[in-house]
Formats: sequence, C-alpha cells, structure tokens
Amino acid sequence: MSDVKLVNVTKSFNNINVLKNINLDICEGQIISLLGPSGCGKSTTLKLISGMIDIDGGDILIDNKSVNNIATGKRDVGIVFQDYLLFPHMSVFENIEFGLKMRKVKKDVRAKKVRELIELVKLTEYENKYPSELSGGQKQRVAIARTLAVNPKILLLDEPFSNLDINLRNEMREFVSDLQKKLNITTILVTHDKEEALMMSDKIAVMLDGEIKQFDTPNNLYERPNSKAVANIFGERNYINGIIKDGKFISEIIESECKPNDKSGYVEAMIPQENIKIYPESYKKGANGIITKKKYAGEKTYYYIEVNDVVLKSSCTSNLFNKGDNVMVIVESSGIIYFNMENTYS
Ligand SMILES: Nc1ncnc2c1ncn2[C@@H]1O[C@H](COP(=O)(O)OP(=O)(O)OP(=O)(O)O)[C@@H](O)[C@H]1O
Repeated sequence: MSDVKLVNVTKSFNNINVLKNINLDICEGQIISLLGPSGCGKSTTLKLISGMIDIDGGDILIDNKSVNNIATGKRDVGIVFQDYLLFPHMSVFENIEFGLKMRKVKKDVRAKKVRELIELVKLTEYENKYPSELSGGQKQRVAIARTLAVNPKILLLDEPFSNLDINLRNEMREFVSDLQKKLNITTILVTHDKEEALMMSDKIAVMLDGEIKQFDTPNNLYERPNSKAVANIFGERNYINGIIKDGKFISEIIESECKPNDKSGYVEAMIPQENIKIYPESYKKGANGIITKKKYAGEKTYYYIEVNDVVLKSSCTSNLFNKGDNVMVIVESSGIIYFNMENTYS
C-alpha cells in the first residue's frame, strides 16, 4: 500500500526551478533514500513532505490524502536533522519528553513512553545527562527518540549521520536500519553517500538537477542503471566505445562476450573497475598494458593502466603491481552494461 506519494511536485526559489516534476511512490514500512549530489533538491523534497515549506505545484499524499494544505504539526511526520537540534538546557529525558508535554499528554503516560524510548535507543544510563555530556552518536539517538515520541507515521531523516566519524556512522546506520525494521515505520532518508543509500534502503531515488532520474532497488540501480548519469553516482567506471556484433563486444582495446539480450550496434560499454583484471606479463593472455598510476587504499588497490593509449581504471585486492610494470589486462564480461550511442540502456 502506498504511504507517501508525490505527484508532479514542483518548487522554485527566486524563479529557479529547484524541483521539476517529482514523482515518488513509497510503500508502507519501506525505507527509501533520496540520493544525489549537493544542491540537487533532496532536502527541499524532504521539507515539502514535512510541510516546512510550501509546494508550488503538484500533490503530496500521505495515506492517500493530499496534505498540501495541512500544517507541519498535523501531517504525522517526524524529522531528524544532521545537527540534532537538541535543547541544550534539557536532559535526555526532558528532550524526549518535550513533544509529549506540548501535546499535553499526562505526566505518568509521558514518563512511561519516554522510558520505553530511552530503552529502545539504548540510553538507559544517560537519561539525566545533558546534550553537552553526550557523544555524537548518543545525541543522534536522543534526536531520533524525541522524534519517535509523538508516534509519527512517517520518519524523515536529513543526512542524519554526516556529522559522525566513520566508525560511529556505520554503527548508527545499522542501529537506525534495525530500529526502522523493528518499528516498521515508513522512512525517507536524505543522503549524498552512495554506500549508505545502498546499505540502508529498500529503494533509492537518484536525484540530479531537481529530477528523479531512477527510482529502483539498490541492486537494480547498481547493476542496471538507466543512464550514465545514474551509473556515475554509484562509482567511477570505465567507458569504452565499440560495437556489438555476433554476440561479442569488440573495441580497439578489448573484446568480450555479451549476454543474449544485448542488442547489436554501436555502443558505449560501461565496465566496473573490478572487472579489469591485471596479470603479470608472463601470463600472455589479454591486452598488453602499462601501469601508469597506483593508489593503495588498504582493502583495495587502484591502478591506472594504459592500453593502446586508453587509460583503464582497475580496483583489485592485489597490491603486487607497481607503476611502470608491463602487465596483461583481461576484462571480465559479467557486469558490463552497454549504452547505445543515444545513452539509453540497451
Ligand atoms: N530557502 C531557499 N531559498 C533559496 N534557495 C534555496 C532555498 N532552499 C534551497 N535552495 C536552493 O535549492 C537548491 C536545492 O537545495 P537543497 O537543499 O534541496 O539541496 P540538497 O540536494 O539537499 O543539497 P545538500 O546535499 O547540499 O544539502 C539549491 O540550489 C539551494 O541553493
């Protein structure tokens, strides 16, 4: 069942179209991400759904009812921002209690609900502490508990982990994912981090320049992006021009087998970096190349390899090769996507 629906939503600031015809259909209990570069309109979309700013055109439906003319407080949505916005002079308990107090919920009911939430976000020993005494992750959990206190139907998360260091970020991603599944609360996450979106979402809306370019599952987006623009969001790939003929992709530098449904004709092959395999020169199979650059990154090493004047980028677990080495390059055909010359998925 559709829980949140955006139909032809538009928004301009100072006569600039920031959102151009946004359509989204989010099912109950799902977590979806709005993913895209800075300025593409992610936060504006979230603010429109929450009612913090007004829509120019189109419709926003929550539970199949238009909320265009309904005030933020009555939309049944809770929003968590990256900078938490906790009240500094209130304890953890009081911060979480705040929304319930505003709604004039009785004191004993309030206390029970706050304690339940404190337990849910694993802050039992911290209820009397003040925000200044908490770590970033703990503050984030208070912010989430405070938002959940008033039982919103929809949870909106605006870059909630971007202020946390990498270890804490991973821990909080897992914590929020588990919590979302446990509560089965429809959630919209704004992020510019592809890994975060891939790891946490049932579906991802890839946004560019105020438009949704593809709304799909993480797997489909990664493996079957509908355009180069979407593909590039999910990492740097190699692009090679060539032709598909008799079930084979042929280019000046490589040849590889195609899948039966890859159409014949002139194409641009998008090759993931992990598909470019490097072997010692003595291997004598594949294309001759020379390593022109090496970037060691712990679990992976990135190599730039020049093959017939074209630079291919490869990521692999082996750290054996060095700049200047002559190597053999083999391209693994699985995972290659072919765009016809009009840039659409073939
Ligand atoms: N209140 C406003 N007044 C004028 N322009 C605005 C306003 N809010 C947003 N914008 C503009 O709208 C565009 C989209 O902004 P938005 O905050 O939605 O982007 P975003 O994708 O969330 O970016 P980021 O990842 O940097 O937060 C930007 O060009 C921004 O400058």
